[in-house]
Amino acid sequence: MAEKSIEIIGLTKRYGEHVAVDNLTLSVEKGEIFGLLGPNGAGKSTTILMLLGLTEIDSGSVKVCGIDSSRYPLEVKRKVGYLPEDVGFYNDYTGMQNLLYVARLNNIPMEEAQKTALETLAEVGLEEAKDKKVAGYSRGMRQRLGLADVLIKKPEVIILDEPTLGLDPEGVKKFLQLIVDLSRKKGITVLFSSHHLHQVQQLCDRVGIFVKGKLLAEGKISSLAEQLFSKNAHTLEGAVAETEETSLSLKELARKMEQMEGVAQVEMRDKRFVIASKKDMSVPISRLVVNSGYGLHSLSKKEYGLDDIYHQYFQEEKQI
Ligand SMILES: Nc1ncnc2c1ncn2[C@@H]1O[C@H](COP(=O)(O)OP(=O)(O)OP(=O)(O)O)[C@@H](O)[C@H]1O
Repeated sequence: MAEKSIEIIGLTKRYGEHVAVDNLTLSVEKGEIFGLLGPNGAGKSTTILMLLGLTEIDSGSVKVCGIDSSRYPLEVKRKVGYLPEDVGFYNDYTGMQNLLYVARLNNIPMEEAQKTALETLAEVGLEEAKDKKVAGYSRGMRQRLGLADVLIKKPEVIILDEPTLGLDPEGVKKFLQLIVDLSRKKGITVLFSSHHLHQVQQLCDRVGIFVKGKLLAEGKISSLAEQLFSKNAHTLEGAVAETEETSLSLKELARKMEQMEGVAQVEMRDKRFVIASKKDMSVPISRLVVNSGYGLHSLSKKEYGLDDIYHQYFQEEKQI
């Protein structure tokens, strides 16, 4: 069995009456890039705090690299690099000086720190800007310096919480590519928390859809729509026209459609219908329409995809 870098079992966190994380079970394999995808307030940051051992858990267990985060937070901190939305730097220091400061905090010997800082700055594309004061860095450069900050500790796991906030589309693309490259090159496990479906789609091997503290679906992006809309995964839209042979009223036709096995819901408005069903009903529905003496003006099948997930759960943020 593949080695697990993150293992969460039945994790629950309450703030008073409010359940912020509700019985979450999730695991991420070593070297995998996992997307924790959910709208604002879903409980992503709370989950991350528990992973880092920075907030108490109410029940369940959480392990990072096999270490219990709630009991041994300092040991976990040594293995994990955490990049929050906005990293605080000393603006009057250069990129290099900021990194050396972090190295010192992490007890990395000075000589090694110099060497590693230079290597890390090159890895994140800040080699040329290393002696520039951070005050003059763009938002994208600050985020890359944040990544360098995380990498200098040589972590086994990186946790990124909405790291692309405020970056322009090109900056986002470059930043995400950098994460993929680093993860693949160094075998680092990545947990990427975001409410941007399209970013997660670009970056992650596997994704968990997290809404109101609960994991609704988990797997490869391609299988998520199927899991989320599995009850009524098929929608048929069509229009009928009365002919001389019409034997049923529209209301009766709609009732007959509803009675067909597999059909969950029928909406008939004027001569247009929308049918939600568990399986593809296009053939039996068209047969019923024709046998009832109606003409079938149009019939189209709709399959749920990523855009539907986006509209159902994340539409409040229209950023791509
Ligand atoms: N310290 C706290 N005290 C009380 N409630 C909190 C606290 N922290 C978070 N919450 C609540 O818990 C829920 C989950 O919040 P959390 O910040 O984990 O969500 P999120 O998915 O990270 O969203 P966002 O991206 O907006 O930060 C929210 O309803 C939030 O209001």
